[in-house]
Amino acid sequence: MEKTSKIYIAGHRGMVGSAIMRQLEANGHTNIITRTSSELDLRNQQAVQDFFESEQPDYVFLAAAKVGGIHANNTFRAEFLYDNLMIEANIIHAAHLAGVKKLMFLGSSCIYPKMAPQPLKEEYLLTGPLEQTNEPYAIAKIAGIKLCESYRDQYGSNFISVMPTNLYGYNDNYDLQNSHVLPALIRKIHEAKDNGAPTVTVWGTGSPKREFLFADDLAAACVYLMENYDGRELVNIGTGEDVSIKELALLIKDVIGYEGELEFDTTKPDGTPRKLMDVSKLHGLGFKHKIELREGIALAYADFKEKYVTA
Ligand SMILES: NC(=O)C1=CN([C@@H]2O[C@H](COP(=O)(O)OP(=O)(O)OC[C@H]3O[C@@H](n4cnc5c(N)ncnc54)[C@H](OP(=O)(O)O)[C@@H]3O)[C@@H](O)[C@H]2O)C=CC1
Ligand SMILES: C[C@H]1O[C@H](OP(=O)(O)OP(=O)(O)OC[C@H]2O[C@@H](n3cnc4c(=O)[nH]c(N)nc43)[C@H](O)[C@@H]2O)C(O)[C@@H](O)C1=O
Repeated sequence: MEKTSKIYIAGHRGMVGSAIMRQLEANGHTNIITRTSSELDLRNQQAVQDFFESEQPDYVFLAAAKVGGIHANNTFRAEFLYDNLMIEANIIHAAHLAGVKKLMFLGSSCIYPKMAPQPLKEEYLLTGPLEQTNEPYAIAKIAGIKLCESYRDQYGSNFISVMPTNLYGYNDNYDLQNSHVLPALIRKIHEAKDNGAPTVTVWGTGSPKREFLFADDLAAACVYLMENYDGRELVNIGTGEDVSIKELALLIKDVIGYEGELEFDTTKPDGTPRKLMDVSKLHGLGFKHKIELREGIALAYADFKEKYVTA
């Protein structure tokens, strides 16, 4: 990418899109274009085609999606499938029509089979049944990957797909029902400390394991791969290390300084037992994350306090 290349970030106000924007700006890119969802509803095919035809971006980061944690995925099953299929089909097809030089599609570690061997290698895709709570979202993401592969196979389009692990960071969603576990526990534990509550409720058994990557590390990886990777195969993006949900809750308790107890609500689903990424391909390509979990939680907590508690 040249510093003056026209780069469209779809989803620039989200946690990932905003981190990609910071990374590109830090690298000196000066021609970044964006639209909010109210300016351009990416589910609208004609609007997306008109936008690509008039703007003619050189590069596209596809970080717009309907996103949420285990409860949101399981509850809004229709929107997680429909919105995500429409957004990615519209953007990828319009990028093809407009002759975009390169596009990056963001998948997710939840697209791998629920009981796949660990760590998850890229080639395990489509080798077994999916986790039930996020099957619609995973099916949509798999369709996005297949769109990128198919436009590459048929038209030679340089469309690449990356698979981020569970993410957290600045501009995360702290909704108690619809967020992911890490921001949800930051908020719950912060509020319990503030209110002097003796316990905090953690969903599920606490035994599932998850890998967490700070969104700015993901953004750095995305920009790095946009500049250095042109392959057809997926690339996992993660840290290669995971913790149980109980260990995560204890770590967040420690960072926040809360001394109450954890209670586990086993009426809530655990989801996939484990989804640890094999990141050997990413490391082989020359990229490694920088921010470790405790440091990242402290950064996210400071952001939470500034934006949500103060507001
Ligand atoms: N968060 C995570 O743990 C993980 C995320 N990912 C992937 O990373 C990407 C970004 O996720 P994240 O940043 O967390 O999500 P966010 O919810 O923070 O941001 C999503 C963005 O998508 C935009 N968007 C959603 N629907 C539409 C629409 N109909 N039209 C236009 N824009 C729309 C929103 O725009 P606006 O703000 O303008 O409304 C928003 O900025 C997604 O592809 C997601 O699947 C992958 C693995 C894990
Ligand atoms: C990124 C990824 O995110 C989703 O998958 P997930 O990893 O299962 O998501 P999660 O972060 O919401 O939960 C992780 C674990 O944590 C437990 N848990 C405890 N207490 C809370 C809690 O308070 N909130 C939430 N949300 N979970 C909690 C929860 O029960 C589960 O065992 C996707 O749907 C999927 O589509 C996707 O891409």
